[in-house]
Amino acid sequence: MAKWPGGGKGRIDTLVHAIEFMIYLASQSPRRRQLLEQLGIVFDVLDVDIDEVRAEGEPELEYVNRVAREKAGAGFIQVAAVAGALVIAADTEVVLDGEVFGKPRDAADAAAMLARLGGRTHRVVSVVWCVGAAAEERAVSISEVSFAPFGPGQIEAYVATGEPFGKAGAYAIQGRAAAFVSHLSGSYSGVMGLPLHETSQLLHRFQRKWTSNAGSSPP
Ligand SMILES: Cc1cn([C@H]2C[C@H](O)[C@@H](COP(=O)(O)OP(=O)(O)OP(=O)(O)O)O2)c(=O)[nH]c1=O
Repeated sequence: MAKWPGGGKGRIDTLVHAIEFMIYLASQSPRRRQLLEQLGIVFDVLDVDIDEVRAEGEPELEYVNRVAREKAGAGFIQVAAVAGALVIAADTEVVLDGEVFGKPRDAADAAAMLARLGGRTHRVVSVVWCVGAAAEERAVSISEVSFAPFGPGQIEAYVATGEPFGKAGAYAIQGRAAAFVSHLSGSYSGVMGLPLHETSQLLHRFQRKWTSNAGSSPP
């Protein structure tokens, strides 16, 4: 197998046999790191910081897609000189009644989001982008999550744990909020921030596209 500069880092040879890519995850999310590791992928992490502001009238899915693409693009700029560089980035948002719930600003905002989610079904949209010099591909995961109604004091107690902060929709399905979820249809890992089945399929599609665009060697 060919070696590329910085070789040893970021190989996905368990998934992609013909080409050795340098894999980077453009994310500050510890959940995304943990999930990508679960696929057995070796990667380096890039720090990217994108403004997550939905334009007026911007459809929910287009917004999530745009932000994920901007994160991947910002990551790729950092490693564009690396042969075979492949940058993965994602965005996850909670959607209810046409509103996009990002991360809560403070405790009051977290409590307000949770109050809206209680006793109802919302969607969690995750979009993943894979960007390289010779190809780019994306995957979309949309899950439906139903919350049981909250009992008295339950929201305040949950917010006081600190778990809602830094999480879209002010909850973590992988944490104590698991107790609120009465039904999930879709991708558990997608709700957590990186849909693993879709990401694995995405890497295969990316490899095929790269091969048809650039041949079997990274440029
Ligand atoms: C709904 C939900 C979200 N989340 C997290 C995943 C994401 O980290 C976060 C959504 O915010 P994002 O903007 O998608 O990601 P991020 O800012 O945390 O990280 P990045 O650097 O990759 O942009 O919410 C959970 O951990 N569990 C959940 O159940």
